[in-house]
Amino acid sequence: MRLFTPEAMRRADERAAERGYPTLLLMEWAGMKAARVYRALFGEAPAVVLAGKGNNGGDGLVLARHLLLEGVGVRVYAEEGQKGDALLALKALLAHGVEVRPLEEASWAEGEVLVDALFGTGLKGPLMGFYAGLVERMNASRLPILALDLPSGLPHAPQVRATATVAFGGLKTPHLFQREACGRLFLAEIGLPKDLLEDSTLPEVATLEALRPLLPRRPLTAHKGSVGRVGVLGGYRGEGLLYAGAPLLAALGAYRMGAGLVHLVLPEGHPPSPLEAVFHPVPAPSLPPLKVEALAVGMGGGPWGAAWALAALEAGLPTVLDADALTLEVAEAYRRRGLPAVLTPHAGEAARLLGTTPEAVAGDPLEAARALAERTGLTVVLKGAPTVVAEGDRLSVNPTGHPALATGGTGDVLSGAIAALLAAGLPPFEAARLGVFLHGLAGDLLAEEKGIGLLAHEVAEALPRARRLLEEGRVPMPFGVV
Ligand SMILES: NC(=O)C1=CN([C@@H]2O[C@H](COP(=O)(O)OP(=O)(O)OC[C@H]3O[C@@H](n4cnc5c(N)ncnc54)[C@H](OP(=O)(O)O)[C@@H]3O)[C@@H](O)[C@H]2O)[C@H](O)CC1
Ligand SMILES: [K+]
Repeated sequence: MRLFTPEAMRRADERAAERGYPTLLLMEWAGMKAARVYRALFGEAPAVVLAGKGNNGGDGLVLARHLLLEGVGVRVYAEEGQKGDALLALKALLAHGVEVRPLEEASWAEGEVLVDALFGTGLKGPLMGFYAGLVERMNASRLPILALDLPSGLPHAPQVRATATVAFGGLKTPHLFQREACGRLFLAEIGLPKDLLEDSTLPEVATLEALRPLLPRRPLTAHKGSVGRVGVLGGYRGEGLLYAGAPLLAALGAYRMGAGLVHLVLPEGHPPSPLEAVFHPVPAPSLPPLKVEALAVGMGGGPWGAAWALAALEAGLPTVLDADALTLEVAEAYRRRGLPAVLTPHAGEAARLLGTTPEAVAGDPLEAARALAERTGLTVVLKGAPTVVAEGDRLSVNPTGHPALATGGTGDVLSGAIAALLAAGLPPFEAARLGVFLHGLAGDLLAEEKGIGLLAHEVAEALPRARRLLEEGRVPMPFGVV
C-alpha cells in the first residue's frame, strides 16, 4: 500500500480523469462510503454537514443525500460557489428538496454529529479568519466529528480534531503523521484504477501482505547454527559499569526474533545475562573472533559507542548501528567498506547526524529519513510515531506501534531484533521493515493487555506472538477498510 501526499492523491485523481474516468463516480463512492461509516459509528443520530465549495464539500453533499435516503436527519450548511462535480452533487441534493443554508449560519445542538467536509487535499496554507473560527467552534462543541478525507486544516493548525476520519482512495501523509487529529481512521476504496494507487515512486505503508512473505522460514532440520547467529557489542566501563542493561536487551530482542545464538561482547565485569547468551568480556572495545552472521553495535556504549562500531567493522558483517555508534565517521566507514548497515536513530540522533534540530526532523520525518539515507548511503530506521525506514529512494512507513513503547530500552530490543533478521539472511531494507513492524505489533499486543507501563524486556517477550500473528495472517489492520 502506498502513502500519498495530498498532491500525489490529486495527481492520481487527475490521471483517472485524463483516462476518461468520470470523477463524479469517485465523489459518489466517497460520499456513499463515508455515509456507511457514519451509520456504523453514529447510527440514527442527526447530522450537520459543513461543506466547503471544493470537492471535499462535494463529498459532504453526497453523504448528506445518502443519509437522507436512509431516513437520517440532515442539516446542510455550505459555502457558495460550487463548480464541476461539487455543483452536480449540490444539484442532486437540492433535487431532494433539502434546504442548503450559508456556512456563516452554521449552528448545531446536543445530540447532533458534525460532518467536516470543509477542506481536503485542496487546502493551501493554514486556515484563517472565518474558517479558523469555525474549526475552533467545531472542536469546542464536544460533539462527535466525522472528517471527510482529512480533518480540515491539516497539515497546518488550526485543524479539526475529528472523532473519526474516512480517507478516500489512499492514506495521505497526515493520516499517519498527524494521527491524533484523525481519531479512528478508515480507508475507503472509491473506485480509482489500481495502477494509479500502486505508484512505486511513493512511500510504502508496510502491510501484512508486503511483510508476511519476508518472514524467514524455519525448516524442520533447523539447528542453532543454521537460523542466524548475532553478535552484540556494547556497554561502557567508566567509573563503574554504565548502561549495563542496553546490550542485554538487544540480546533478548535478537533471541526473541529467532536468533539461534547470541554472543555478547561486553566490558569486563558485566553481569552474565541472559543466561542463553555466550559471553566475551573485553577490557575495552574490540572484536573477539565470533561465529555470527550479523552484529548489533553501540547499545549502552556511551563514550565507547564509536569505538565499538569501528572495532566491529573488521568482521565485515551486516550490522545494526545504534545509539552512540551513530556518528557520521562510523557511517562513512561502513559505507566505504560496502557493508550492509542499518542505522537506528531517534529524532534527536537523526538531527545530530543531519546538523539540524529534533523539531525539524519531527516536522518532516519522511524527508529526514530520506536525507539521512542519502547522506550515509546506508539503511535508516528513523524511530518515531510512526517509524520510517529509508534506503536509497525507497521509503516505508510503519503502521504498527503504540505510545506505550515510549519507554527505556525498547530501542535496544529493536536493534537486536533487526540484527536477528539480518543474520537470518534478510537484506537490510527488508530486515528493518520487518523488525520495525513486529516490534510495533508486539507493543500493540502488550498495550492492549496491560496499558501504559510496559517494560522493554516484555516487548522482547511479545515478539514471538507478533511473529506468529504475521505468519498466520491475523494482524489487525490499524485502520478500518470500507
Ligand atoms: N481521492 C480522490 O481521488 C478524490 C477526492 N475527492 C475529494 O476532493 C477533495 C479535494 O478537492 P479540491 O476541490 O481539490 O479541494 P478542497 O475541497 O480540499 O478545497 C478546495 C477549496 O479550498 C479553498 N482553499 C484552499 N486553501 C484555503 C485556505 N487556506 N483558506 C480558505 N480556503 C482555502 C480553495 O479556494 P480557492 O479560492 O483557492 O479556489 C477551494 O475552494 C479531496 O480531499 C476529497 O475529499 C473527490 O471527491 C473525488 C476523488
Ligand atoms: K474535511
